[in-house]
Amino acid sequence: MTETASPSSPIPIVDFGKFLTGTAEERKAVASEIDDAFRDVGFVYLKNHGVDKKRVDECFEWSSKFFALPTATKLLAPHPPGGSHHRGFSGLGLEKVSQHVFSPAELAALRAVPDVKESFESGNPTDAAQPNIWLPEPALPGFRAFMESFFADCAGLVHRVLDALSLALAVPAPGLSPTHSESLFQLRLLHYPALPKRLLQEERKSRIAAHSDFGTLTLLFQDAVGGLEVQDPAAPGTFRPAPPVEGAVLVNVGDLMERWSNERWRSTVHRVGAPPAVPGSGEGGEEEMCRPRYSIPFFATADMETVIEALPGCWGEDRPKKFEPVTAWGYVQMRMAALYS
Ligand SMILES: O=C(O)CCC(=O)C(=O)O
Ligand SMILES: [Fe+2]
Repeated sequence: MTETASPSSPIPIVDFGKFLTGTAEERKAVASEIDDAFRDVGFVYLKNHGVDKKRVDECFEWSSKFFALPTATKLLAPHPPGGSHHRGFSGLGLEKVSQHVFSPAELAALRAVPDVKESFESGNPTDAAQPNIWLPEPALPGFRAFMESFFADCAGLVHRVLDALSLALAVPAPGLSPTHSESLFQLRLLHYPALPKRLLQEERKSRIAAHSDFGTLTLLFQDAVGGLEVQDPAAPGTFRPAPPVEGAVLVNVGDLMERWSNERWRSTVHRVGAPPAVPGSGEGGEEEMCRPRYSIPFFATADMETVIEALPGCWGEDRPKKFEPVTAWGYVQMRMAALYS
């Protein structure tokens, strides 16, 4: 039987170690488990994924050090206005993710329920289109060097997951990895501060509103707090918990990959709401607070010029191509423009 994170979670847990170091047969089996998970829910937990636990823990430590800095210091690395240069620090309530909503009136209405989060984004140091925006080194010595090296760890994992997907679809060698050769990825540190649970439950505030990711794949490391929920593909509008699984990374399909796979794989809507109750809290008449939450998503997308057109194994006589070809960059730009308005 497939292992899942909890009885109410449909997301399988897969041992990626068997892909990284296993026999040809084991590699094939893992690839097919990921393929199944992406077809069913668009999410999979990978354990033994090869990114050292110590490095992940260290990234969370840097994240909490960064967000603990005074706002004025964090603003020394400000996210530029607009959605085309996605780097640096965004303060509370600045970004509001949207689910295919583009008109200014619709975006304004969405902002009425603010996301209570702050973020710091960095990308590939070699990405000239979106240069990184760092704090001056003395403000947090070592932060930049660590983030640059952790970026490389995560990028490596993305390429191995692409290898597994290539095997699942029988994409001829060298597979999908070269379509992401520039690693135009985005490492995001997220901090959701403590807030009264009531505000989340009454939907006057959100942590991150329901959305799908834009790119090809997302890796997500989360702390022990919980609150992430994934829409049940069999019951739209119903969200199921995607709790943290010790040592595992959550991997999900983004919109671009859904399109590329001719909808074989799902880009599933997810959100972050109130974490599950901690026994013993919220008693004695005091306002129940949600604990602060930290998470580290890593967003992958294909090289700008990669043409996104139904992948091998995803179309045929009984499954016609559903979408026009589009370049990866053209598609992502369109989606990013709706983020900051
Ligand atoms: O914080 C989380 O767990 C989810 C973050 C997320 O979905 C995103 O940043 O796209
Ligand atoms: Fe997301």
